[in-house]
Amino acid sequence: MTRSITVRGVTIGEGTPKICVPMVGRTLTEILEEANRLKTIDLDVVEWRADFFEHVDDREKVIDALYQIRTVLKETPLIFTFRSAKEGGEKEISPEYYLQLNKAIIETGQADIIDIELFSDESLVKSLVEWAHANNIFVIISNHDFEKTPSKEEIIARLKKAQELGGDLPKIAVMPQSQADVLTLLDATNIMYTQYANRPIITISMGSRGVISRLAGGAFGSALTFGSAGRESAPGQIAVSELRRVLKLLKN
Ligand SMILES: O=C1C[C@@](O)(C(=O)O)C[C@@H](O)[C@@H]1O
Repeated sequence: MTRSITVRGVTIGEGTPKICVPMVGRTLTEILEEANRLKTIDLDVVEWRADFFEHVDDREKVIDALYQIRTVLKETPLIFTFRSAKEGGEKEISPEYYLQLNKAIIETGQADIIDIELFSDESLVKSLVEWAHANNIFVIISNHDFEKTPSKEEIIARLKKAQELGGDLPKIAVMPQSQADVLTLLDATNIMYTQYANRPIITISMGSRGVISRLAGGAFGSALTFGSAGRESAPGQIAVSELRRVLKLLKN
């Protein structure tokens, strides 16, 4: 049973959790500046949050930007994410365009991983997973709740569903309303990791209450943590340099 995936030499799911930094620029100039800055930072993976891009509605402009990002980032593993407004993103697009855009991104081969939302239409998720795998691209199947933390059973059920649908990296990010909610997320992570997962998983408890999950989630089975290098893409993200220091101390 392999629990790890290797992307451009970075093995996710083995050793210390990997650090991912999102790019959230609105204009191409801002995005390329960010990409250049990220090259100087001690990170493992970059996520392009394309929903922040002002021209995300124009597929050709997105593809053009992606090629330029890849040129700057060279061999750094890159996740392409269009996060919908209903899951905490910047914009809403039609399911047709979501499918088209992700398919086109897969075909470029410039992103290593795409993030697909679990609560999209199931046939859409399946067809994107199939398409990505046919093109040797990994898939994160993600779910976000910016309001609350679902029950432990529900968190596990969503992660299992993401795994069943063929996601290489099942992921969930939820908002705690109490410290007990943070424990719920960590407990669900540990149960999923030890009992059901046959691949790396990513779990996050957001906001200031959940920061401990970004630092110590690896001890419970989360393989990747999101840090910021300037502007956050979600509440609770902390600076990469501090994140790295703590991950080294925790050795999880
Ligand atoms: O899903 C996630 C996780 C995240 O929401 C976080 O809480 O760090 C940040 C997003 O950019 C990313 O797509």
